Amino acid sequence: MPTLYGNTTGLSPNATKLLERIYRRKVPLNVIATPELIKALAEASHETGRQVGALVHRSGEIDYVIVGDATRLMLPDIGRLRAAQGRFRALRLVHTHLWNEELTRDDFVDLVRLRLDLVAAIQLTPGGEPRSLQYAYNTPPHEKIEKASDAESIEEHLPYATVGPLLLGRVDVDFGQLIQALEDEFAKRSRTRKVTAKDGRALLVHVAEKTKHGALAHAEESLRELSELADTAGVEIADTVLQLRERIDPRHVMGKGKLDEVLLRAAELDAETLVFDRNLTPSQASAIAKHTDLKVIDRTQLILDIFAQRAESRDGKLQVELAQLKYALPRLSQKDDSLSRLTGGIGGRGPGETKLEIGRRRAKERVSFLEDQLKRLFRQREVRRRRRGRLGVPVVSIVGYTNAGKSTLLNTLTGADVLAENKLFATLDPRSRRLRFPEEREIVLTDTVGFIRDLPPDLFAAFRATFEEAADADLLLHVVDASDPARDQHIETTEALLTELHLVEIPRILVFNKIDRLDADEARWLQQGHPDAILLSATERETARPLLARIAERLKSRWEASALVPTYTVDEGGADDEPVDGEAPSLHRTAATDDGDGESLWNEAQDAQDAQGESASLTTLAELGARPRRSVLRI
Ligand SMILES: Nc1nc2c(ncn2[C@@H]2O[C@H](COP(=O)(O)OP(=O)(O)OP(=O)(O)O)[C@@H](O)[C@H]2O)c(=O)[nH]1
Ligand SMILES: [Mg+2]
Repeated sequence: MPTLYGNTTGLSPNATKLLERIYRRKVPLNVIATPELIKALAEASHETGRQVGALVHRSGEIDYVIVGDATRLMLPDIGRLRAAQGRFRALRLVHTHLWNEELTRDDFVDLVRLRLDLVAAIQLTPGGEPRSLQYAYNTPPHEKIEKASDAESIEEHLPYATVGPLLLGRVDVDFGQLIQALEDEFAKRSRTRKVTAKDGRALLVHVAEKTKHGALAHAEESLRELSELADTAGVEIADTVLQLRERIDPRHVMGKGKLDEVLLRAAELDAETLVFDRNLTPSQASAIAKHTDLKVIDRTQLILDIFAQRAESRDGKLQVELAQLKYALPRLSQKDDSLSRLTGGIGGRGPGETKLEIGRRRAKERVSFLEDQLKRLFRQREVRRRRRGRLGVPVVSIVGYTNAGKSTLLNTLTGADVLAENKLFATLDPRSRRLRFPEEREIVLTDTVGFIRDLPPDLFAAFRATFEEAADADLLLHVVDASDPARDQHIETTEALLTELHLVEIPRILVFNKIDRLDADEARWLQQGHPDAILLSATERETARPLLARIAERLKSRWEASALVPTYTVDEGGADDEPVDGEAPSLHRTAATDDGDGESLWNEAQDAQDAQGESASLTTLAELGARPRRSVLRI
């Protein structure tokens, strides 16, 4: 018995017989459909009052006969394996339209999503006779990609071409030749296409509720940040899509209709990935992947991916793997072949890559192993910090939103060459440098990981660890990119995270950076609004003088307190995860006398720095504690 697919309930025996007989038809490659097949589909449609379709294989066989309702046909799951690059599915859909309708959007979506060879609709007369035929086929993506942020542009270029409706006697296309020419064209395009990202291009999607005040401005700002994140992760951005709707759809986030548009747009631009500017539940991600046959990534995954690419220290790598596993675990339980599309991040990079495929039980074991390891490392660091004592060299930590210019400031102040670049999360394994002030006073200046809004909770745990050092800081420099339109939100986010990290109690100086990008009036306004803040340009050394003076002022009593301890020795045991240069280091310190002179501060600080010579090599804060010092102050 041949199987009938779709809406087969309540079919009369006669209808069933007519439908089953359709399987007997054979269709040669040079036509879309034979008159016999068209007639058989029309008869069955008339008998059932439903749309009837056949998926015809290029071999000539009918692979599936499908029954719909009066207005649409739901195709069976014909296997979601993507056709090979540049090739179609080798199946064409020929189906009836009862009321003379032309091809619908559902038809186009099926064509594109399933990469069918072609979709044809047969318009029937009221008496059930076949009258005309209209068909559509996939066309290769446009070469030129234009960036459009408004959703309106979506329908400008369609990823398919439509012919007809033509009266039945007038259809004279050679199907075999048409499909051959199209496949050649697709193959040619994919060969010449520049391959940049492993996952090809991505569409960035932002969906938000209309009702929220300022939703549009927020959406645009958020998409801008997402584009920067995507860029940092090495994702090639094909386009951005923004939709404001009454309510977030619990299943697909956006409406099905909009999702269909997005899928057509993705086909048009040859994008294979959707990056959502929000965090998706495992079932949302899986429903969207299933509906679109595209790889689906959310904001968390994007950030995780960046972290996976950038973490260098052992601790950092363990943290990222843990966060990746915790993210993947609830998704591993989804019994769905779209799973591979949901885990593994961009191209499945990162330390967790192979481990993400190991299944739930192993993943859980790995999570507890990683947690143990991290706890051990944490205890080691804690011991080390305690040994270092409260009265060592004062520590000043630079904190702030990602890309604010923290590393640039560290470099400028200390002459270090920490990587600073126009990418989010350029710094993941923060570095520390010593900075000398007049009167043999000095500080340890530490860089930190940048903050970002809506940090995924599991990543926050990873973050927390990188801020353990900052927890011991005597002073925080909160660096803000003054030229960023979202500057106020960045300050807010940073302050909220400082609270969560229990760092708000530490005295801090607000530093507005990149003032070279502001005009004089803007700078004056900014200073008026924040009288205690320091405005500077981390790229211009001279502008940092007032900051140095302020640091010296704030640390004065702290230096004096440590100076009361005439000789202070740090004795560090070697930790197994850090290099130890043999002997235990000791740190001598001496009582200082009078106060510094603000004006000469900068030059003296620089001279002292230059005189240190060898200490110019980069060291992490942990290493500073564990290595013999060459920049030791002696009497
Ligand atoms: N115009 C201008 N650009 C700056 C200034 N300071 C930093 N930048 C640029 O801002 C970008 C980010 O600087 P980074 O120092 O990497 O920023 P960060 O805060 O360390 O960033 P993450 O480590 O990613 O959190 C780089 O392209 C810098 O060159 C400045 O004063 N003026
Ligand atoms: Mg940095």
